[in-house]
Parts: sequence; structure tokens; C-alpha cells
Amino acid sequence: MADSAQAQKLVYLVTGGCGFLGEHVVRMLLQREPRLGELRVFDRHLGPWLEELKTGPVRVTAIQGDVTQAHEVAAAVAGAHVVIHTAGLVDVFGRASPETIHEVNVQGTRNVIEACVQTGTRFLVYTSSMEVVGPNTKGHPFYRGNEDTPYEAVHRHPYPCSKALAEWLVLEANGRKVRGGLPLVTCALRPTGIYGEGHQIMRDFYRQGLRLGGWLFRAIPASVEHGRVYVGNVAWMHVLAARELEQRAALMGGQVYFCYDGSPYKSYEDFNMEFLGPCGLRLVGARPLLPYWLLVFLAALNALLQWLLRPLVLYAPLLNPYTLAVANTTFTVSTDKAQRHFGYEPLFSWEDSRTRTILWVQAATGSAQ
Ligand SMILES: NC(=O)c1ccc[n+]([C@@H]2O[C@H](COP(=O)([O-])OP(=O)(O)OC[C@H]3O[C@@H](n4cnc5c(N)ncnc54)[C@H](O)[C@@H]3O)[C@@H](O)[C@H]2O)c1
Ligand SMILES: C[C@@H](CO)CCC[C@@H](C)[C@H]1CC[C@H]2[C@@H]3[C@H](O)C=C4C[C@@H](O)CC[C@]4(C)[C@H]3CC[C@]12C
Repeated sequence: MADSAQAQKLVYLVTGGCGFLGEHVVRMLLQREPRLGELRVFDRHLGPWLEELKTGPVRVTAIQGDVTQAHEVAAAVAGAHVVIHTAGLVDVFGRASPETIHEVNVQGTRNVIEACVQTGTRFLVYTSSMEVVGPNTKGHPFYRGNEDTPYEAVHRHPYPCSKALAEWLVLEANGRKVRGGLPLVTCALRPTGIYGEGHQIMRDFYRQGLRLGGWLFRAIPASVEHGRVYVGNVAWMHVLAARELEQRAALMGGQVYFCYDGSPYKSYEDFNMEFLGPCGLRLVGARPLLPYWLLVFLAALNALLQWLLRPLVLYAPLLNPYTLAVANTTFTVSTDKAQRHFGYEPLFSWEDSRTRTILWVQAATGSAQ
């Protein structure tokens, strides 16, 4: 028994393992993957918290590297059984150039796929995004949709364009022969807006509220619903998908799965208030305080300022035409595909997810009361 358990020890690689989601995936693997023998954490910026993980029973190898560098990726992938590719440049604010976003998200993913093929790694789970589907540039609502819901996916912004292309590459690679002759098995997970411990935009909203004397002002109608999912459940879904890919290759290979849990459907702002409210902030207005045309004008002004100031300084506010369009378009998912295909059930209830997030906001901002 002990021998067979020993023989089954697996090597996992998590790219982007020091990011918001990546850290949760890394910790989840260590807690919940009994077959884990070695965990390689690959990231451009390694977190100091990795050190404490190195004292546990599983070998944790920190690899500082860049997914755009094919040789660095190949070296990290060699000998791994499973790759969870979560590294990505998440930028909808104009901080990075479109070329850089493409390079990291598309070429980086291509490098991961080629590394799997060259070195003989058979199982690849890719962190895609809801934005591969929408919201589209026409503002069409996606209401309680699932993986088969027809939707006119039209992308112009570099981030969703890059995620859509990268996802396509991953799905298309399913079935390719890897070194040794066996087929590569891939799948893509599409989180909606992730929240939880480590969510920087939540912290930004909290700080903004503090600057405004504890008030936030409603900008988007409460009726515009957003799909949100707790980071711990997204991480758990990655761990389960990676675990089940081998046994259920025929069913799961080349498939996409929305990430979902029991988080309530609410507007982006009302959902954030679930955490920011208990931290002392108040959302003013049952309706948006500014007319929508004025928001559109301000968003366009921000885009213009960003362009004008670019030679001098990086001006990247939260509000721009793209984020306004996303925030102002209903996008919610309702599906059980992951449950049917690989037995996913959320690990954390909504109450638990909420409490954990509130505690994190309070600790991260020193607002415990
Ligand atoms: N945050 C969300 O709401 C959300 C929703 C859907 C999908 N996603 C996807 O989830 C993944 C993780 O997102 P996140 O929110 O944790 O972002 P994040 O920025 O916190 O994490 C991304 C990680 O990737 C690393 N990285 C970036 N460029 C790299 C490179 N060239 N080489 C190696 N590592 C690099 C970063 O250092 C970072 O640690 C991304 O692929 C993103 O597209 C995020
Ligand atoms: C108009 C403002 C008034 O309060 C609110 C602006 C909010 C926006 C900054 C965010 C609204 C929706 C967010 C996105 C969504 O949750 C899903 C995403 C997918 C993921 O792959 C990356 C992050 C994001 C694009 C996320 C970014 C921030 C919003 C646009």
C-alpha cells in the first residue's frame, strides 16, 4: 500500500503561482492533492511566503522565470506530470501595451504548450476567463448563461483578445502527441470576476472609499448583475480538474468550464459592499448618482488623458470605456458542467467565502473593528 502510494507521487507545475489566484492554487494543492510529490512554482516575481512552504512534506521548488522565454518554460516543465497555467497579464486599465499583453498571454501560453509537447507532459489546465465570451462590445447581456449559451463574442480590447486566442491554442492542442507518443489532454477554466483574499481591486475600492470619507457612490444600476466567484473555489476547481484529467481524458479533453459557486448574483458595486460594508464603508444612492452619458464622457476623458500623459507618466484609473462597458453589462453564469464532468462542488459556502474576504480586507487595510 505504502509502496503504491509512493509510486504515484506526481510533479505539478503552477505558472503564475505567486499571483492572486496562483497562490491559492499552490496552497490548495498542498492541502488537497494527496498524490503531490513535488510542486514547482513558476513566476516572474516570487513571493516571500513561498519560503514557509518549503518546510512541509512536499518538495516545493520556486522557479523565477518568464513565460515569454521558451527555454525557461521548457526547463520548468521538463519532468512535470501536470501543468496548471495561470500566469497572465491581467490588464484592462491600459497599464501595459497591447503587444506586451499579447506576448505574455498568447506567446506565453504557446510556450507552455510547446514545452509540454517537447518534454512529454500530458496534462494541462489553463486559466482562461469569462471575457473570452463577453461582455461583448455591443453590451449584450449574458444572463445565467452556460458553456453552450449562444453569445456573440466580439473582442477589441487587448486583454480579452489575448485570453480568447490563448484559450483557443490550449483547446486546439488537446490530442497532440507529446514526447513518448501519448496524447496531450487539455482543458480551460473560465472564472468570472474572482474575489477573496488577495484581491487588489477590492483593496483599491476600499482605499478609494476611505479617501471619500467612508462613502462610495453608486455609478451602475443595481439591476446590472455580475458573476463573481470566490478564489478558494476557483483554486479548488483547478486542483480537481487537474486531478481528474487523466481518468476522464475523453470527456474533459478540449473542454471549457465556467468557474462558479454559490456567490449571489448582484451588481458589481452591491457585491463589493458585502465586504466593504462590514469594513465601515457605505454605498450612497439606490440609483446611479451620475447620468450614464456623463460616465461615458468621464471614461473617454480618462482614455484621452492616459494617451496624452503616456510620454510623461502612467495614468491608469479604474474607469475607462472598456471597464465601464464591462461594469455596465450583465454577465452571470449558471451551469453544472464542472460538477457533471469532474465532480466539482464548491469547497467554500458563500457565508464562508464572505467571512474570509471580510477578514482579509480588514487585516489588509487595518480596519478591523
Ligand atoms: N482576477 C480575476 O478576476 C480573473 C478572472 C478570470 C480569469 N483570470 C485569469 O486568472 C489568471 C490569474 O489572474 P490573477 O487575478 O491571479 O492575476 P495576478 O496578476 O495576481 O497573477 C498573475 C501572475 O502571473 C505572473 N506573471 C505575469 N507575467 C508573467 C510572465 N511573463 N512570466 C511569468 N509569470 C508572469 C505575475 O507575476 C502574477 O504572479 C490570469 O490568467 C487571468 O487572466 C483572472
Ligand atoms: C464604473 C466603476 C464605478 O464604481 C466601476 C468599475 C469597475 C471595474 C473596474 C470592474 C467591473 C467588472 C470588473 C471585471 C470583471 O469582474 C471580470 C474580469 C475578468 C478577468 O479576467 C480580469 C478582471 C476583470 C476584467 C474585472 C476587471 C475590473 C472590472 C472591469
